[in-house]
Amino acid sequence: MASGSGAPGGHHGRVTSAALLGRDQLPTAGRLVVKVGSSSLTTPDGHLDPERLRAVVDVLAARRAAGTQVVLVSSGAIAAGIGPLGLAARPRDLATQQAAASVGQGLLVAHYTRAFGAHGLRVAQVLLTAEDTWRRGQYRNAHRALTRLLDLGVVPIINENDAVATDEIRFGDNDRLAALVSHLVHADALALLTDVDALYTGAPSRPGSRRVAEVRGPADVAGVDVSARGSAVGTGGMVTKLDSVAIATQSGIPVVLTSAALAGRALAGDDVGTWFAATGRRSSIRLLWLAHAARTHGRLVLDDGAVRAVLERGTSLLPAGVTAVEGTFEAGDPVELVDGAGAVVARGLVAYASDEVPQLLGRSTGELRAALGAGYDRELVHRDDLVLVRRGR
Ligand SMILES: Nc1ncnc2c1ncn2[C@@H]1O[C@H](COP(=O)(O)OP(=O)(O)O)[C@@H](O)[C@H]1O
Ligand SMILES: N[C@@H](CCC(=O)OP(=O)(O)O)C(=O)O
Repeated sequence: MASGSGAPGGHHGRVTSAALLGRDQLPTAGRLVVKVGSSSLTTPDGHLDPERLRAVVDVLAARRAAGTQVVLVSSGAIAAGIGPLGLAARPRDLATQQAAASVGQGLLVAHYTRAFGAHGLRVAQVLLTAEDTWRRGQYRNAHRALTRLLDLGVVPIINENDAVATDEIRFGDNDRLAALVSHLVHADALALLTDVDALYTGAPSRPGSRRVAEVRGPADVAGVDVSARGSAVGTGGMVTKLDSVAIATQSGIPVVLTSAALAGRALAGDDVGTWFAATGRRSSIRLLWLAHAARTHGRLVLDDGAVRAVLERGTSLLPAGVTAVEGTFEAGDPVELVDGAGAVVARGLVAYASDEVPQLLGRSTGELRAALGAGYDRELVHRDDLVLVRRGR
């Protein structure tokens, strides 16, 4: 049996997302995703710190012993690769980051294997790209593998597959990946562990910044300043954490954000860190990704009638309403839909490659069918593949 500490592999006492968990119910969560950032796993000079890693593992093992299934999303591969490669600091270019991550990932997981093993727990390494969390075929595979691992009592340890993720498609940070993973495994809650104990009203080092204890919706963070850059070893700072929070909370998953040092208290439901209440119900992961995480590959310029149809009537975008196309993309890629002044109206997955689009522009579906054949009369962006950025009146 894979589970060694007597902690159940089954999903006992699971709180369904319909119950919309509150902070004090966090101890009853049946399935948690915990994301730990590089800044919580490193020494001041940016190298992996096995002591800090062990401290996080001790907290998670205690939760497992109490019957909670845990999925760990861990950064730190690049940090773990710096020393063995003889690099002075975290590399800036993509190729060296990928090399450092490839060297470091095995070492990182070796540390986790030892630390969880001391608690009788087995771990699995799962490397994902962003696409694995939302493209239907890959999503199903990842979902099946992860739920089987959890049923077997294993702690899956997820990181981005840095070696194959190119600049266009990679997250770089693991914050948004963790939110998509939470959706993928139907987690009851997500914990984001970083080097600050909470979200603050402004840069934590700035005098007068105050801890935000609870966020019930987007209005509660409207005045919060997250512009200060993150730690030297982390990626994305608070900006990508708030993106992650938006993805999770809008799909019914609450988030607690705190430091690794306060992880035990936060998971016990104490009033530490920042609690982000769930605001929505489980929804399409593809659309969440499109709205919050996707890097777009091009733009379609809409005429006024198409802007109104998309915004006010929620229709698909037809080639007849498009006046110009910019960028290079494949069919299925995310693009921006912009109005004549260049303001973004929506994001969508485009049904044609960029080199096919110019011949379609401004022409009705009837004309296109007659001129180019059946198949060319379909929508440019189907309404199921669209999220609005600017709301209709
Ligand atoms: N309003 C804010 N509240 C808290 N932290 C903030 C805020 N604005 C920026 N930050 C910075 O975000 C950093 C955490 O992000 P990051 O370094 O990317 O961590 P990680 O490696 O855990 O992902 C903190 O060190 C903090 O300085
Ligand atoms: N995936 C890479 C980069 C992840 C990263 O730095 O993210 P984070 O520390 O969560 O902002 C790694 O494991 O080093």
